[in-house]
Amino acid sequence: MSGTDDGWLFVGPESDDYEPSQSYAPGGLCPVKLGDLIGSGTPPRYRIIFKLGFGSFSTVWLAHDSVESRNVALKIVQARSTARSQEPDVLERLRALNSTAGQEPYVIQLLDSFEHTSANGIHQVLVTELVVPLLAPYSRYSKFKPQVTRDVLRQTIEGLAYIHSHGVAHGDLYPANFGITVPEIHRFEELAFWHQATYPPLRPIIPFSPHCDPHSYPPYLCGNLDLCEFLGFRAPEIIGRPLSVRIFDFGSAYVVDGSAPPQPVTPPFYAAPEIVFPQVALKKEDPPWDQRSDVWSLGVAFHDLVGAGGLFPELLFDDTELPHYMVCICGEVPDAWRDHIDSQPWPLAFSPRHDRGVLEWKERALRPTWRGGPPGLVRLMRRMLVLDPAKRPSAQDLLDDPYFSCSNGARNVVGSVHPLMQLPAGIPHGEEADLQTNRPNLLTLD
Ligand SMILES: Nc1ncnc2c1ncn2[C@@H]1O[C@H](COP(=O)(O)OP(=O)(O)OP(=O)(O)O)[C@@H](O)[C@H]1O
Repeated sequence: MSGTDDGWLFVGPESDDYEPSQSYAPGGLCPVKLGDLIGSGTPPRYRIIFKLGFGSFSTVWLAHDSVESRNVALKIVQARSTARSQEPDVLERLRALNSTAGQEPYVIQLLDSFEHTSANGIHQVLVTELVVPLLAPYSRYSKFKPQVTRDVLRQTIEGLAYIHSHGVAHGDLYPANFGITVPEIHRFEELAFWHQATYPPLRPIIPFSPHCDPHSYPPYLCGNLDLCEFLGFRAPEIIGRPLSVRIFDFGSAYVVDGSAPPQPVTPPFYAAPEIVFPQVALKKEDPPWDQRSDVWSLGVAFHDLVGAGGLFPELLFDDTELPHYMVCICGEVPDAWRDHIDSQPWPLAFSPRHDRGVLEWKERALRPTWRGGPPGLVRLMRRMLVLDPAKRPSAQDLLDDPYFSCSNGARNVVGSVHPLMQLPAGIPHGEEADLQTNRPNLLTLD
């Protein structure tokens, strides 16, 4: 199949695996070819093997480090973001060298960093450990056992406490930014990765404009390597063994030192109320946020990490309904929110006709994991999902939570209502709601 993409001709299947061609322009992404050598030394130290992914600001590559004989990830930041990126400083702060000896930080480790010049400008290059996305082995091979889930959640909180103890707020904690390390990855050579690819994932790109500098774009785009699939075939012994979590993507992180935080970029469903409410109700684009906002995001991400899917069902809500949904989860309407909440129609998904369907669906999703899981998980999430950031415990406080010290299989799911739902008094649900199907606005608290 072929098509056009904003002034570019491409040949290949439609896929989310490819960065947009128009990002290759002055100030944009670094044009990279497989086999390129970059970094210091002669010949340069890192050989590009495959693409791992891309984000809003970068492409990320699997590369071989010829000095240490290991495989690493190279995050190559687009030129216009390089000067203002705090990511190298933040990662430098979080290097395990600065932590208590022997303590695993559960945070991606920076191995090297340098600048690389291309036709598009100067690019920051961050060399880090390779990680496999945490949810990939979960969905691919088996559901985590309750004990594994508990261990994974504890590691994410320990990682967050580590980040916060170094004065950093992450700002983009959602499931895609949790990974696991797999030391076996270092034993594979370049050809092994290519033998695994089931189709040639290279897509030629051709610009229509005669003014396009041929040095500013690569001859082809490269699809993403699925490391989880690769390891499943090549190192099946890793499946089912204890996981070691890494929190990564510090592209939006900042050092909390009294200066204004960067504009929040957390996906809306994971963003804390102190971000969502000003954005949705007050149309304020850059509300302040800090470490406490990370605790909320992690609480929401737990819902995904225990295998229950998103806490906020994306198909049923748009962002403007998030404050109502947060009120449902937390069971209170803050005074500052009351005018907004009362002035908006209650989201359709929560009308008496629909709430039961949503909640029962969610309970079904939770049942396999939470019914058999250790007690206290819902209680732990409730501690994290508190509307007022001042009342939210720190990540360090959460490490003492009883959930992490109990192991029997008590039930966590109560009744037919989602265990996190605490509808404020006055909001009917279940049978009571069915009796009141004509009530226009369910959240009239009087
Ligand atoms: N260390 C790593 N090991 C393996 N894959 C990685 C690694 N770092 C990043 N990736 C892959 O590259 C993708 C993009 O990385 P990242 O999210 O850090 O980039 P970004 O430009 O900051 O994106 P975002 O838009 O999320 O801010 C990730 O989703 C992941 O699939």
